[in-house]
Amino acid sequence: METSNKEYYSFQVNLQGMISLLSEHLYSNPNTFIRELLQNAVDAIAALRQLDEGLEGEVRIALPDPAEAHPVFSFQDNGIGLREHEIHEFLSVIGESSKRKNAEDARLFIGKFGIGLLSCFVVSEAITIETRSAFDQKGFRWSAFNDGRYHIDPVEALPIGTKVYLTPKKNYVHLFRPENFIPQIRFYGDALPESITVVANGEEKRINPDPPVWLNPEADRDALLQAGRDIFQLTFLDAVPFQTESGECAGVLYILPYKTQFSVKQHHRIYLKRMFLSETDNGLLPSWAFFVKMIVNSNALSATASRESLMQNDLLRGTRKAIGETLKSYLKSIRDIDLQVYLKIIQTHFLHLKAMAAEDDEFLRLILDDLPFETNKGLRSFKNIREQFPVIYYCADYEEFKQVQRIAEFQGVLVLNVAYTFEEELLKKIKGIRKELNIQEMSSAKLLDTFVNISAEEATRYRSFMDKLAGFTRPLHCTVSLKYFEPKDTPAIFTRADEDFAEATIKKLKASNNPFANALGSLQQQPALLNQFCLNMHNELVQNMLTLDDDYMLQAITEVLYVQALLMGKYPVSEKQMQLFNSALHSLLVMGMKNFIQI
Ligand SMILES: Nc1ncnc2c1ncn2[C@@H]1O[C@H](COP(=O)(O)OP(=O)(O)OP(=O)(O)O)[C@@H](O)[C@H]1O
Repeated sequence: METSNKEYYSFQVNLQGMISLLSEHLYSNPNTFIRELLQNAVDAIAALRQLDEGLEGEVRIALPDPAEAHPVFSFQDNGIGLREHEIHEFLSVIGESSKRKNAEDARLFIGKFGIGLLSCFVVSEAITIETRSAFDQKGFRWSAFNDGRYHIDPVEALPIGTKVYLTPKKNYVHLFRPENFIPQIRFYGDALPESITVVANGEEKRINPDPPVWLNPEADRDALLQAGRDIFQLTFLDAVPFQTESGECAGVLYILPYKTQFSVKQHHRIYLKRMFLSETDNGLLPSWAFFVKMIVNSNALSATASRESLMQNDLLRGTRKAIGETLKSYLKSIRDIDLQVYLKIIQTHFLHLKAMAAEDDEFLRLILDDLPFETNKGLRSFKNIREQFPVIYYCADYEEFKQVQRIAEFQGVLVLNVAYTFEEELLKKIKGIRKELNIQEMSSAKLLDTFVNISAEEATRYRSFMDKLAGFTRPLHCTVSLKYFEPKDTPAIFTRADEDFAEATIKKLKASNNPFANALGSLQQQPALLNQFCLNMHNELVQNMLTLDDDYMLQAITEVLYVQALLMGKYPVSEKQMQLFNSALHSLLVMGMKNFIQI
């Protein structure tokens, strides 16, 4: 490609366009300048501390006096400062930063993108910076305007460090009032080791007088719980201090005192190099840890340009794994350390713990007996279930559970409702690790197997009755049977055959060399034919039906019982079935009335 005699131009950046872009998208909150100034001050102090280990970092902020004609805000640090060429190179070039020379810089500094200072233009038309480098005797004043112009003047007798001056725009004056500014700076800087002092209305206030309790390795459980109460306004079940090598994290995991939904995101406090970053967990917690609130500082993870979240990289994934391990080993040990706390955790968070146990056999073995399960006989611990019931049935589908629970209850059968996918997984796991237990899936179709069959003699006696009923129910696509079951006041139940059940029936028939097996096999495409309508021999109405010789009435009663069984089983009832019910009922009423009408 021929390029030599072409003329090249440079891109231009429209600073005002850039500022409005950043303020609308990257700096969603106009208070962002507070965080950016604080972070630059902290980075500058960290840079100087490289040369002077004993340096006591100091940040001093003076809020504007609204009584003055031109109120000015200032933000001062005793960090490394800037030389003249650095002012041109870093302060004056958007996207240029002095903090990404090497890997060590990433470890040391929070900033790296070279855009943070621009956030000051959101609240001020101009930025003035007075700075003196630790490597220079001379100081400079940099005056920059939001149209992109700047100039530099020498200034005599400046201390080492940097002082930023802003003149608040009229619509942002409120951001600089103590009642807004002090909570904001405390929000971002409460864990910083540098002293931060705010001067307002002639008064000085240090906003971070004490090192945070949650970072103190000596703090005991009570002190950590008290810190949790102060920070999150909650009395937690427990506080779990932790440290991870990956991501160089330290902090506390607080166990929530109330049940939480799987989808609800918790608010946390995430700090980067002890400066507040975000309230969302940023992927630091494993997906099952919905029951904790976390306060954590990382010295090694990186923030995104918006400075509101963490970069999703291998380091973050490693840190998440380490935090997950910490939480698991805490849960594994708390039973022996404090049984009361352990039981409270189980009671409150058993769903999340089940999700966890489904992924971890060792943990499952440890807590299995204490885990509660919802059953047709109320909430019961697994220990109680396995000790009292020789067969543990479960329904993996809530609709199915609703259908079987009443009848199962009367059969003395215990059925677990394991509607969450992980609960079914968990039961499969339990089957694997506790082979001696008889755990079986239950469906309304299988429930029929638990009913008592009529005797051979009864079968012969009621053959013609059953043939008639089969004729009535054939158009309804279901087979009919007669059995003894509880409760006695239930005349009939309907069960829909699931495909597994259909297959099992065919297998059974094949095993017994039954000639119907092949015919049934071809019906498998229409499993509806295997739906069952089962009449209860214990029921008085059914007993009366057996002696009825009016076929017209028998059909009407059968149809009413059929739709009633659908309704009782909470199966959907179609319009056609409702019509059938109405006309059968109508026939019965007419037949009933005839008995009283004088002809
Ligand atoms: N208080 C300060 N002391 C010394 N140098 C500073 C100070 N504030 C800003 N600078 C210099 O100006 C540069 C640009 O600052 P800016 O806040 O825009 O970006 P950054 O901090 O490098 O990165 P980021 O956009 O990720 O915050 C910095 O890299 C640093 O060299």
